[in-house]
Amino acid sequence: RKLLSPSQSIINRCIASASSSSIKSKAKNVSSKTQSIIDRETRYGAANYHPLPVVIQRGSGPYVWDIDGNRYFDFLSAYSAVNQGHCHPKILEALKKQAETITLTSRAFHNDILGEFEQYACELFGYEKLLPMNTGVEGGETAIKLARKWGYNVKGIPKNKAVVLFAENNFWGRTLAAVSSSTDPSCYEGFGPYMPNFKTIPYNNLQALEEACKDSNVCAFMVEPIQGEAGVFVPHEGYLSGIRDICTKNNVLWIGDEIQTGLGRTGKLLACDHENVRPDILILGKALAGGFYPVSAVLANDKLMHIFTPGTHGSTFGGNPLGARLAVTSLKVLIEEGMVENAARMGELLRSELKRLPKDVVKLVRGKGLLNAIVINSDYDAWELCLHLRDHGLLAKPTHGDKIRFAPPLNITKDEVLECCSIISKAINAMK
Ligand SMILES: Cc1ncc(COP(=O)(O)O)c(CNc2cccc(C(=O)O)c2)c1O
Repeated sequence: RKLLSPSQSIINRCIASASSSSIKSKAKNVSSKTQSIIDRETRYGAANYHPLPVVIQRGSGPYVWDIDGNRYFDFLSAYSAVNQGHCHPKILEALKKQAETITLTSRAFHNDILGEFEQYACELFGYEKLLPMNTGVEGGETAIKLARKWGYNVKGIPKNKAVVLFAENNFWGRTLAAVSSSTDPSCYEGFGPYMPNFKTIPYNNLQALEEACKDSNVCAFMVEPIQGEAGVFVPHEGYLSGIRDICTKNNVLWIGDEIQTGLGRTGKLLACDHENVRPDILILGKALAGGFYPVSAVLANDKLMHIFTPGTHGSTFGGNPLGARLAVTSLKVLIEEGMVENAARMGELLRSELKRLPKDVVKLVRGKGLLNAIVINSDYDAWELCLHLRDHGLLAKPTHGDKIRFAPPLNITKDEVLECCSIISKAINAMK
């Protein structure tokens, strides 16, 4: 490398700092403390997110506090990864105890909690086997590997010909396989070449599924019971049972991605419970460890899960004692504290209140349980409304432009829901 003269390197540093300051986002209405933290992230952090200008420092239950001590209702719940509320005391206690005992053994050896997690989850969700992973997208990758291998070994699909179906507007993560199934250019553009034999069909369209399943090389259909990232699209009543029937009839595996809709979020333990059906392969993640630790899981019955033999799949942290302990505790807290039933009741209340908001601003309200979204009239800007919500004490973020998701922790109370609806109303008036 050519050594730069001292003056040239100083000039380069000035240019570099000037350019980074030129991209400093001078947010409105933020303290100097907040701005300096945002500026440091802008200077040193990859710009793969565009966060709302607020710096959170503490959380408890449905609340978070920023670095200036302002309190907010968290209406995003970390994209449904904090269903049990922030820093739930029972899960925190389990974390402390396990963390000072042992955290990671690898799967080269057994540990004393994984089996308890597997049994508790299998019995709770009604499956015979569980494969533990870490992130949601790893759960999706695991499910697709399982389905493809089943396609070859059991359905008799010719080698490397297996087709996996996905719904348009799906979102199941950021790996190359996940973006290969995406219909959103911001997810896949520039990351090719893509995974072969991934095919998308319209969401909430049983005829399209029936038609696509006529291809004998189709091994699976992976779909969210409610499309979260797409903007909380709730399919028509009968869609889930229709998927079940069509997949069974065509010997196609149904992979149910309940990473965002599962664990009580929609007012039932699983969103599939609204139609009393079960996918062949169930994927869980996000709130599975209460927002304390990444734990995901793939559940299926023996005849399917036996396809994974030693050495055919795994992960360094998958099934570690800390994650397993947190997952068992988080599931028990969810059930024992009645959070699923509360999500159903509070979701009804929230939507009834949201439907009373000014129709010239909120043109649509949709959701199930505590997975909801409002669609903003194009005369107004969803981002600006989220800034006003922030200034009035509630944090939410737009998804795909004009939709704002409202997904608080599942243990939110009636009074807190009503307080939040009052905040939303005031923020809309402030925006107008
Ligand atoms: C339905 C669904 N399936 C899979 C994933 C992937 O989970 P992991 O992120 O743990 O790999 C999701 C993720 N959901 C989600 C929602 C919003 C933002 C982001 C983000 O990547 O910033 C992710 C999801 O919503």
